[in-house]
Amino acid sequence: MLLDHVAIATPDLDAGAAPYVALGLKAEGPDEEVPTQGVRVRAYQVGDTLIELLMPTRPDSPIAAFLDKKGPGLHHTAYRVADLDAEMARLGAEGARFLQAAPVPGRAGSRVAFLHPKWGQGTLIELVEHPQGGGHP
Ligand SMILES: CC[C@@H](C(=O)O)C(=O)SCCNC(=O)CCNC(=O)[C@H](O)C(C)(C)COP(=O)(O)OP(=O)(O)OC[C@H]1O[C@@H](n2cnc3c(N)ncnc32)[C@H](O)[C@@H]1OP(=O)(O)O
Ligand SMILES: [Co+2]
Repeated sequence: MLLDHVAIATPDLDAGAAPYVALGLKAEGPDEEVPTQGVRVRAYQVGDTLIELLMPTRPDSPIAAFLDKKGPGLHHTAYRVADLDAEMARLGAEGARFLQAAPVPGRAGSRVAFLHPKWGQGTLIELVEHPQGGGHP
């Protein structure tokens, strides 16, 4: 399994990006909006993984709620799987606490599902399946 991305919540993509720009990273293409999650995303490739900056696009976005409670910072880690349906069935049978009954749309044509932070021992965990098993790099 690969670490697909590390996601950071920010109220402003340019402000959130400042440390990564200073480190010399270049954004992967244009910002992308994911309406089903109420976020706008800017991604930076670091080795085989991405840093994803998430800015809320509406007040009921999970990122807006997170920023209200905790402020800007690390929001979740995401792990790439080949077959998300199979992985959800496998983990569900072991009692894992998914936040969705079935995969939902993610960035760049991916399908994603989240595991509750209580199940993640204090960390929100996402599973990602890319189209045709592809994705970065
Ligand atoms: C860009 C698209 C896509 C991609 O392709 O990668 C994305 O990544 S979209 C990212 C945004 N979407 C989501 O996060 C969807 C899943 N999240 C949720 O359903 C909710 O955010 C949540 C995790 C259920 C939390 O919702 P909330 O209303 O805050 O619920 P609670 O108040 O009941 O929180 C429970 C408990 O969990 C703690 N918490 C909340 N968020 C996090 C977090 N990101 N990391 C760690 N812990 C978190 C929260 O503080 C509560 O703890 P206690 O107070 O101790 O109970
Ligand atoms: Co994510």
